[in-house]
Amino acid sequence: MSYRRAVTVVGLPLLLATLLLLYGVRVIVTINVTHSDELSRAVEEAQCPEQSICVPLLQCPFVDRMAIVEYLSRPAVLRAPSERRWQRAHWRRCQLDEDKFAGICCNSLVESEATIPTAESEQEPEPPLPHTIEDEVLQKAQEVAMRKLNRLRINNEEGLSHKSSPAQPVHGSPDHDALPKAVVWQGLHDVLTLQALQKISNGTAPLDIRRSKRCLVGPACEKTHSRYRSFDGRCNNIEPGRSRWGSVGYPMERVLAPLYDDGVWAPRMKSTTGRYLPSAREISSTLFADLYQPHSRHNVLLMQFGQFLAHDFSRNQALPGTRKCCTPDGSARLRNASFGCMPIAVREGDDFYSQHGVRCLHFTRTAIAPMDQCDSKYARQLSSVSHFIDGSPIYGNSKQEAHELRSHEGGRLKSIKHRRYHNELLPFDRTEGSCEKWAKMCFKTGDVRSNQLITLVAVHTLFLREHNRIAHEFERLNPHWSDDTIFKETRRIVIAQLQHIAYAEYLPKIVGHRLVSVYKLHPSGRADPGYTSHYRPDVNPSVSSEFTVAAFRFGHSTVPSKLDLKDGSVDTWHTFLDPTRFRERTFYDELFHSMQRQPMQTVDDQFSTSVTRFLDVQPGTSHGKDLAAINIQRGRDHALRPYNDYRRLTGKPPRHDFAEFGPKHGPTLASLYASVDDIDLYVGGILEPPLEDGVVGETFAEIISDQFARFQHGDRYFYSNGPDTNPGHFTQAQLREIQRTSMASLICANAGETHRMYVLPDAFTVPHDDNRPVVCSSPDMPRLDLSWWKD
Ligand code: HEM
Ligand SMILES: [Ca+2]
Repeated sequence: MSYRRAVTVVGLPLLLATLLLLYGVRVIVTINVTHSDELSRAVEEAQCPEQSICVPLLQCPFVDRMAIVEYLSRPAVLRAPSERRWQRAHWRRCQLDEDKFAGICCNSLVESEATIPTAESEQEPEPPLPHTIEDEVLQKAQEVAMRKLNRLRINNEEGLSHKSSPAQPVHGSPDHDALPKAVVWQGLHDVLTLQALQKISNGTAPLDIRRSKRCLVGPACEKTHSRYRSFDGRCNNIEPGRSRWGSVGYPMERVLAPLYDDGVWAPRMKSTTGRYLPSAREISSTLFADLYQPHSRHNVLLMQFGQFLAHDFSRNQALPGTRKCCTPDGSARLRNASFGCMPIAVREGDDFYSQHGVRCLHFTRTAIAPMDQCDSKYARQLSSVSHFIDGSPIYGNSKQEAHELRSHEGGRLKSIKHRRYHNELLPFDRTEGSCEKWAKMCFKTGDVRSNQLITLVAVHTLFLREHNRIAHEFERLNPHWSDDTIFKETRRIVIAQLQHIAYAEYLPKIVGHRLVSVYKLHPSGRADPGYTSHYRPDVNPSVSSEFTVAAFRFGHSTVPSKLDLKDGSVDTWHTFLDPTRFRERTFYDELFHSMQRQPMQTVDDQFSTSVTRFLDVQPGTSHGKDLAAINIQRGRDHALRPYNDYRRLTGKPPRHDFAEFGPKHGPTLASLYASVDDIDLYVGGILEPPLEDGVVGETFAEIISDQFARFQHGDRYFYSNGPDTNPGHFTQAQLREIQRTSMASLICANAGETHRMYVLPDAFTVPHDDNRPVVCSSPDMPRLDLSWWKD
C-alpha cells in the first residue's frame, strides 16, 4: 500500500509536505492484532481518506482513544446500530504492514491545525462571563477547597504567602526555582475545587474552574532560536501554547483517560463488580517472590542506566503535608491522616510484615498540576523534573541548580579531586537526609535521588567525569572560549552522548528491534548527512502516567538481590543511600568492571526483597517498604485504567479469563481479583513474557516505544536533528563523532586506570564470544575527537 500515492500534496505548504513524508514512512508502523477479531478487519479497509494517515491507535492523539477502547470492549453482537454508525463516522481502521497489522486512519493534519491555540488566545483575555448561579456554586466550591487546603497547610507547617496564594493562578516557575511550592498548592486548590464542584452540584454543574481565571496556554518564548536548550525544558517547543510542553511542573500526559472513582481525583479503588480492589501489598506478596533469575544477555549496567534515565524524565512530586500516614510502629493507619495519604493496607497474615506487627505502609499521593489548561476535567500529576532526556540528573532542572553545580572555572562542574582517588568524584552533599546518617560520603548531583543505590552513583560519576574531561580539552583547544561557552558547549555534547547511548544501545535491548523501526526510534537519519528529520511540533514529549507509573518501572524487577563487588557480594539494600565505598581508590573502576559482568534479573514475577521488604529501612527497624506494592498503589493513585484497556489500545486481544495467564499465575490472580477486567496495568504488564529480542512484554514495549518516540520526535534539540529544526545542531562531522560514542567508550575515557581497565564493547551485555573484553588503552576503542569543535 502506498499512502503517499493516495494523498494529494499539491499545493500544501512545506510543513504539510514534511509531515506527509514522515507519515508516509510510517506505513511500516505496526500493531499486532492477529488474534483480534475487531482489528483484523482492518485489512478490508486498507486505505485512509485524504489527509489522514495510518498509524497505531496509540500514536494518534487526535481521535478519542478512550471511546474507541470502550467500543472495542463490547462484543460486536452487543453493539447497537447507532454505535456502529458512530464508529463509521469517527474512526476507520487501516492496514499498516502486509496483512498482519492494523492501525487507525489518523486525521492529524486537519485536526491539529484546528486545535493549535493561536497567539491571540494567549494575549486576549477571555470576555467576562455573566454572573450566573454557576458562579455562586463555583465560589462555594472554592471556599470548601480553601478550608481543606488550610487544614493541610497547618499540618504541613508551611504558610501560603500572600504572593503564592493558591487562589491566584500560577503561571510557572521563575528560572531559579525548578518547582516552586506555589505550583503544588495551586494544583491542589484547583483539584479540590473541582471535586467540591462535583459534590455540591451532584455532578450537574459543568466542571469548569476556568470561570475564575483565564485559560492559560503558556508564556510566549523570548529566545526562540537559542543554541542551547533551557534547563527546565521550557521553550523547546516555540509554537504558541506549547512552550511549556515537557518542562518542569508540566502535567503528565495520559495515554488513556483516567478511571478516578469520582471522575476527578479519587483514586481507583473499586472493582468493576463494585467490590474493593485487593490491597497492593496483598498482590505483591501473593504474586511476587524473590528467586534468582539471571537474564541470559543483559547485565546490571543495563539495569542501572535504566534508573539513571528514569530520573532524567520523571519524578512524581509528593503532596505536601503527608509526612505521616501510619502510626509510628506501622500497626494502623493514622486516624487524622491527611487526605493526601493513601497508605497500603497489610493483612494480618502477611508473610513478612506480620512478624513485625505492621498493618500499614506509608504512601503519599502524587501532587497535581495546576489546571490552567483549557481542557482540564480531571487531575493530572506533576513531575518535578524536565520530561526531556536532557541530562537533568547531571545539570539540574533550573538555571539556579546548574549554577550551584558549576565550578565556574573552565566550564567545569564542581567535583572532588584528591590524590587518594584515581580520578574525580562528585561533590559532597551535606544536606540532612540525602544519605543514611551513618554514611561517611554522600554526593550532590542534579537529582536528589542519586545516592539511592551505589551503582547509580557510579553512573552519575561517569557523566560528571565526561563533562569535566571534555571541558578540560576545550580549554586547551579553544583558549579564547569563556567559562560559560565551554560549559554550554560541553553540556550540549554530553546530552548528545546520553541521547545517543539511550537510543542506539539501550532502547533496542528493551523493546526489541521491530518496535524500534515501527516507532521510528533510530537515532540517526538514513540520509547522507546523518541528520534525522523526525521533529514534529505537534508531538507532546511529556511523560505519560502510564509510562512512568507502570511501564518503565519494569526495571524494578531487574534489580538483583545481591550486588557483586570486588570483595564478594553484598545485599543490594545495604548499598542504598550510602556510597561511602567510593573513597576506596580503585572502587569506581572495579564497580564498572563488575556491573558489566553480573547479569541483571529478568522482567517477571520475581522481585528482590531488597526492594519489596527493605526499601527505606528506618533506623531501629528491620523492615522497609515494598516497591512493587508502591508501584501498584501509584497506578491507582493516578487512576490508570485496568490492564485489559491497554491491551485493546495497543491492538492486542484482552484477557477474557484468568486461565489465559497460565497455570502458575491464573489461579493466583483469580484468588486476588474479582474480575479479569480489574487487573492493574503494572501487574498484567510485568507478567507478560518478554519479547523475543527485548526485555519487556508486548504491552509495556508499546507504551515505552510510544514514549521514546515522543521524547525524540517532540524534542527540537534532539541531538541528531539537523539545521532545519535544531538551532543547536551539530555539523555533520561532529555528529558522526558523537555517533561513534558508546557506553564502552565513555567508561574507558573516564576510567581511573585506563591501561588496566577492560570493557565489553557492548557494555550492556554480559561477556560472550562476540562480546569479549577489550583493554581501554586499545587503539580499537573509539575516542571522541574534539578537534571537530576547534574554533
Ligand atoms: C535498586 C534500584 C531501585 C530502587 C531502590 C528504586 C526505587 C524507586 C522508588 C522509591 C521510586 C518512587 C516510587 C513511588 O513512590 O511511586 C521509584 C520510581 C521509579 N523508578 Fe525506581 N528504583 C530502582 C531502580 C529502577 C530501575 C532499574 C528503573 C528502570 C529501568 C526504575 C524506574 C523507575 C521509574 C520510571 C520511577 C518513577 C519515577 C517518578 O516519576 O517518580 N527504577 N523507584
Ligand atoms: Ca530531563
